[in-house]
Amino acid sequence: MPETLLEVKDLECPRPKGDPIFSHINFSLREGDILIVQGRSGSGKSTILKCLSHLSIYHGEIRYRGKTPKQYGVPYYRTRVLYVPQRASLLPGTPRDFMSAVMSFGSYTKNDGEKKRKGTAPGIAHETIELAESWGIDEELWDRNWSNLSGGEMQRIALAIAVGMRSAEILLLDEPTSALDPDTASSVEDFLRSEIKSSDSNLKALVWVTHSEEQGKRVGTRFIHLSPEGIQEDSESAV
Ligand SMILES: Nc1ncnc2c1ncn2[C@@H]1O[C@H](COP(=O)(O)OP(=O)(O)OP(=O)(O)O)[C@@H](O)[C@H]1O
Repeated sequence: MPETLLEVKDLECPRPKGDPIFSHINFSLREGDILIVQGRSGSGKSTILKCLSHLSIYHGEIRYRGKTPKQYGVPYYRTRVLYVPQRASLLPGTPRDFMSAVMSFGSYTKNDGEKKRKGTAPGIAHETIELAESWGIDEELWDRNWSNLSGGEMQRIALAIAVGMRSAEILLLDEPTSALDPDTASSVEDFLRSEIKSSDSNLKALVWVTHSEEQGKRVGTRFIHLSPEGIQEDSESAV
């Protein structure tokens, strides 16, 4: 039986005024799961990822390997259950600055992943640059400001950083290929699926928001449909 990584009990995300965005969310995430999150625009798909990474206020309980984010310490928890936003355009500086800053944080360096790597430049591993290159990202883009990158370049670099940190067991992916051409999207999908299956990888499960029914069917192992009343788990993709 695959190990349970994340347990979510009675999760509710309040709005400042009015009804909650969603409530009564219960599910477990196990090793090997690629959980596809579907739902109408505005149903709260991005918000649920932010709750799972402890970035949005929520009621209810989230446990990762039996402990709450606060028991781990939220910064450390976020390196293990890592949110990859749809857009990184609001970040200051360059991707290289960002990666160097992240890797200098105590919450990151206490992960084992850091000890295994060899950097080619301060705070950035060659394998991370190579991974991005395999998705068509020239190394010079790591030194360009985030605000001057295209949506697709941002997505690939943000994903390469998330994977390259090698700290996360769970990635929370918010439409990670929405700005990519079909060939590059397929290459990203193949890579992530093989990482989940590989015993050498730290990565054990994905929560993946997508509007694409085809993509959901290609990559998903489980499917949930989100609405204000809660979630419904389906046996297959049903956008
Ligand atoms: N900080 C906030 N304060 C108040 N309401 C918010 C906030 N962030 C999001 N919302 C609202 O919560 C709802 C869910 O937003 P969310 O971005 O999670 O939806 P989504 O399902 O990801 O949408 P889409 O498919 O369009 O990306 C929306 O009605 C949105 O306007």
